[in-house]
Amino acid sequence: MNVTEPLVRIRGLMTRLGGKTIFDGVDLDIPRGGITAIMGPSGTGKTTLLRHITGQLKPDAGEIVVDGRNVVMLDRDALFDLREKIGYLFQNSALLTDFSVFENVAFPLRQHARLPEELVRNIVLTKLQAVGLRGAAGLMPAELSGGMARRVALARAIVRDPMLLIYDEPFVGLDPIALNQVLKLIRTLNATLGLTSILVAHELSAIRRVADNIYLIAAGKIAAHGSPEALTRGETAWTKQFFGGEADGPVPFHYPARDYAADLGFPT
Ligand SMILES: Nc1ncnc2c1ncn2[C@@H]1O[C@H](COP(=O)(O)OP(=O)(O)OP(=O)(O)O)[C@@H](O)[C@H]1O
Repeated sequence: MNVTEPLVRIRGLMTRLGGKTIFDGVDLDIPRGGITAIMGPSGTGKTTLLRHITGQLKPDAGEIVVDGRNVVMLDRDALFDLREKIGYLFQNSALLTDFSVFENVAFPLRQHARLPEELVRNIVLTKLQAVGLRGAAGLMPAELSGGMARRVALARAIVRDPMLLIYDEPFVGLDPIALNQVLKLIRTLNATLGLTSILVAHELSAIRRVADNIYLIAAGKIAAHGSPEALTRGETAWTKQFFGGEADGPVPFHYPARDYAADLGFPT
């Protein structure tokens, strides 16, 4: 494996869903060891892109290479192998409500292998320690704050030492303290565990603090790509609207509508 190759390399991605073009020739690289943010207006295809990378959805055309494997060509077993090496963190944390914090983190370990209980315990406690919640191992999800739940979900996402960690909207609903803790953890875990991270999120200020590079996807294409600093200084209509927070731009404020006067019944 060539470690200078990006972990994920996408070329010529074309996707149509429900009669709509989602990707119209997307090229994208996720460098190894980095944190790459995927941003873009709602409905632009960020989650769809993640589904392509994990092989849950095949594109109409294009190449998706993850760790040297062309995902589009993989059979079921090979896809299963690949997914084993990917950790996920979703916005709702998705903890199992009837299981303790310990059992939630242990769940992926128990699901995939029969490991000695002492080993499970050591791995789970190490991961909980990494997110600062070893002391909360015996709590139930209902006893956790939103920020703690997100950190437990993070411990669970890394419990099987993934090569790639995918965060889908990890900042939603967090108060500023919890947000800072999660941001710090994303950075620390990425560095200490030698991970590669992909982060889909809308919170520009948070992304600026954590991402090494950003892809802005809009209208089926890569509208901009670069470091957070470069993109927030962006000069294109997309970067100005997206990073400058302007209400109108390439994404119009008004949903397409009939002529206003005609709609109100005035003679035209
Ligand atoms: N299985 C499907 N069939 C038809 N259309 C779909 C399907 N999955 C997604 N879409 C459409 O594809 C588009 C992209 O959806 P996606 O969820 O990837 O957007 P997103 O950028 O993640 O949006 P958000 O920021 O709102 O989460 C949307 O218009 C969605 O309605």
